[in-house]
Amino acid sequence: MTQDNTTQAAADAHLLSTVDVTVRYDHTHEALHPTSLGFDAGTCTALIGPSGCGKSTFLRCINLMNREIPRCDVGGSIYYHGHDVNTPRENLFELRKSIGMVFQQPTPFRKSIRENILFAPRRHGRVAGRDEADALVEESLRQAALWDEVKDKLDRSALALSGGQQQRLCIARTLAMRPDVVLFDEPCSALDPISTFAVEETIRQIADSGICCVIVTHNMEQAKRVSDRTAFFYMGDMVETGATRQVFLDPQDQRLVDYLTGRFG
Ligand SMILES: Nc1ncnc2c1ncn2[C@@H]1O[C@H](COP(=O)(O)OP(=O)(O)OP(=O)(O)O)[C@@H](O)[C@H]1O
Repeated sequence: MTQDNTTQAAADAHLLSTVDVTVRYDHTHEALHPTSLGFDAGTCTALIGPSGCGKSTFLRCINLMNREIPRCDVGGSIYYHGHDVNTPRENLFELRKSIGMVFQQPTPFRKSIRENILFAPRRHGRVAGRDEADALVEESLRQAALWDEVKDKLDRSALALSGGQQQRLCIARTLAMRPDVVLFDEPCSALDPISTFAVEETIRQIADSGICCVIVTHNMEQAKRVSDRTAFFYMGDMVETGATRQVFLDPQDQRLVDYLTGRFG
């Protein structure tokens, strides 16, 4: 299978989709060639490919983060709930309430565990009183599979947690905004195998709860474990996409075959 032949009509069929999205850095270097992909609620899509192929560049299009990079141009359309958000009118503050992002390095605030969770919801006026705040803290930490480990130390510093726990706290913090899309940019690359396993389980549960997850990963086994769909990028092209099982068991494009068999990467 090659690039999705996504039209405006098909774009409307997905919670989120990109149609011919391109990215140019420094107004010249096209790091991402026209890319069309659709993403649905309750699924996890893995973006794979060798270093520098454009995975993170593509991921950052979805929540318009590339806009913050000077001299970076994003072309094409990014449909979210049926309307194109790749326009200068789009309100980034509003968009990022519902499209959350988790980064490679855990980035907890220098605050208590509780305050990490409540920071964004308070800023957006979403927590009224103490009971509501307590419920949101518990719900978010449970969703990120961290509640049992931290329930007795919610007022302690988040920085005292292990790296894996910090990453799950960052996931909980994202979930506290009740997003319908969560983007993960190599979320386990700074973690040991046990923490990686915990974060992978968490991502799978988040997708199963109905949220649309998109994950950039270098780890093929991780892509197989967490994702329903996979898209393979190579030198700025989205070369092949499909059900994860199909992509790994029956790759069509020779570049993907070479990547999966370790000929480059
Ligand atoms: N802020 C930037 N300014 C200029 N060029 C950039 C910038 N970010 C990425 N690039 C370039 O765009 C291309 C794609 O990079 P990107 O980080 O998206 O790839 P990637 O597949 O995520 O790589 P990796 O797996 O190593 O993180 C590379 O050539 C990279 O050097």
